Amino acid sequence: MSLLSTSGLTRRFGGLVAVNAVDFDLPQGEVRALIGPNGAGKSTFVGLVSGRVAASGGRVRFDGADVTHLPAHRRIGLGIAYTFQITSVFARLSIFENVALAARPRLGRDRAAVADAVGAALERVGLVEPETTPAGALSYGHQRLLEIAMGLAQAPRLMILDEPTQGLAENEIAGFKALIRALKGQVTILLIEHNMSVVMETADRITVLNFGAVLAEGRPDEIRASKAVQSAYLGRV
Ligand SMILES: Nc1ncnc2c1ncn2[C@@H]1O[C@H](COP(=O)(O)OP(=O)(O)OP(=O)(O)O)[C@@H](O)[C@H]1O
Repeated sequence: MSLLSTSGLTRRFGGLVAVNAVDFDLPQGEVRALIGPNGAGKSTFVGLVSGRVAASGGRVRFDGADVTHLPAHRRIGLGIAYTFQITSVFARLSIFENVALAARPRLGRDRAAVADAVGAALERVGLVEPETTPAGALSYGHQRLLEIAMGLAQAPRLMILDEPTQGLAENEIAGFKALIRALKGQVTILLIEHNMSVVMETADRITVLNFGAVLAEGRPDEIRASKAVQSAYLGRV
């Protein structure tokens, strides 16, 4: 069964249809990349899924329940985690406190459980700095890893990653690919990504948006071979 599905999902901004009647299905455990040219509607689509953007029409279903009109915090409670395109860590708080903030809504005041969850999330992303280090002292790449650790600490069922490799160095991108492979099957992932090597090497399937609509969907090899995708991307795939 699909963990996430949308039907006829639409968002208008004035006269512009940013997301146009999108039918989308994401089975549990899949890593799905969402790609498309700038302005195709990718961020708006994941905003509609996470509840940060209100739908103009259509439906969003998560684990069988209609969540179309649920506020974002209620969707987080159901297991939808969203990590931002712009780095969202609290610079003055320690690494530990940042991840603990993400874990506490689920684990409450159980300090030992929170500490365990923080340690496990940091270990999974491979962040080895002392937990007392202020987040603002980390390199940009490590702050992005911290964000992913914050997402994992929520024990999400669906993790939405919005351009997670933007601004990362080559070796950090290699680390990110390995992380996604390690998470495969454990958490369902929806990944907005412009870096085609990340998309092709990590995604089970790819959905291509263009002008707010689904242009193509398939396995990486199918998308690479698609003439429609090649022309929308001017041969970048
Ligand atoms: N709050 C808003 N108000 C008005 N127009 C918006 C708003 N948010 C997005 N848009 C428009 O909706 C369209 C889709 O934007 P969106 O950011 O979803 O695309 P995207 O595929 O994520 O692009 P990028 O790859 O550049 O991040 C664009 O034309 C954008 O200008």
